[in-house]
Amino acid sequence: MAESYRSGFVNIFGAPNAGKSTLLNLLLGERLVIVSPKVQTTRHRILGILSEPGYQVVFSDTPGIIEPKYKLHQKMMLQVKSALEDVDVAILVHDINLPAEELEIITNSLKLKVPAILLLNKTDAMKDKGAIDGIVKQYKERYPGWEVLPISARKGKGTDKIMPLVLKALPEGMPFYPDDSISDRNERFFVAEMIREQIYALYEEEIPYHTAVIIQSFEEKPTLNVIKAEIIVSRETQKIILIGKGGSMIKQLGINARKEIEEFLQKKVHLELFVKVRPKWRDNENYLREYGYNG
Ligand SMILES: Nc1nc2c(ncn2[C@@H]2O[C@H](COP(=O)(O)OP(=O)(O)OP(=O)(O)O)[C@@H](O)[C@H]2O)c(=O)[nH]1
Repeated sequence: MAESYRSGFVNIFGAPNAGKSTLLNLLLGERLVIVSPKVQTTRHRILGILSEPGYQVVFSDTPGIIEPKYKLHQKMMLQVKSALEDVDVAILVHDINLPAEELEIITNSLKLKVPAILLLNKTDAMKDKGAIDGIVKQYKERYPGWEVLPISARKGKGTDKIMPLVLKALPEGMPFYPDDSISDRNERFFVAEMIREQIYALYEEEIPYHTAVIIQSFEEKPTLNVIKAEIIVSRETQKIILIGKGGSMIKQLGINARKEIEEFLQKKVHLELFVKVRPKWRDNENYLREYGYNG
């Protein structure tokens, strides 16, 4: 007899830098979520959908769990909370090299009521691999009823055990989305994320943190796409840094971002970047809404 179809929502939680985006990319097999060595890159609640014969899993990657300092941060926390309300399974990602107390801060604030899978990530970075089993046992005692798996999202180690656990916890049901949709966000969104990812790669800490990207126009022509994007910063000095001497930095940014976008869209791209100064955009409700940070 054929197994019944399963579908549901899975949210991935964890401290900034725990490896949530890396994991999601691995599970989806598509490079959809921004990955950066710097913290707090994932501001958006991104849905990725895994459709396989027999099941559909809708994943969301939530923003890093942090103290709300600016309005932007408050919105991120709201997204974390709302993500919990419609979830079937929670995946918690924790760096196995960090103390258990750091995970506790998160689990205390989440108050999970759904099945949880705890992934102890970055086993590849451990000095003493022999300690893994003992650590897993400790976490199992700390969180009775939870599944605990040691993994390396970066190396794809232990990760094949994740989906069977997820599926076990998913309810029976019909697919939520058509089979071919990889995400409910449109291409513009991913293009903006790719530009932002390249800003992270190219500039020092402070700059990416103060930056938002919006796509002004996205024109599809037969042989290429013409994309115009605005990079929003809060101060004139940031604009100067972004542009660089004689425009050298923004030129490099444009080249790097274009390469990524062309690979994603599988099409030639003409990319134009404009830098705009909008003082205090991070504290302004209207701007936040305009840039897609919906509370
Ligand atoms: N050594 C090692 N590094 C990893 C592993 N998984 C992720 N990383 C690295 O950890 C850093 C953070 O990874 P992300 O996937 O961006 O983490 P995140 O949890 O999504 O971070 P935020 O977006 O800030 O919430 C990146 O430099 C990754 O390459 C792993 O299994 N082993």
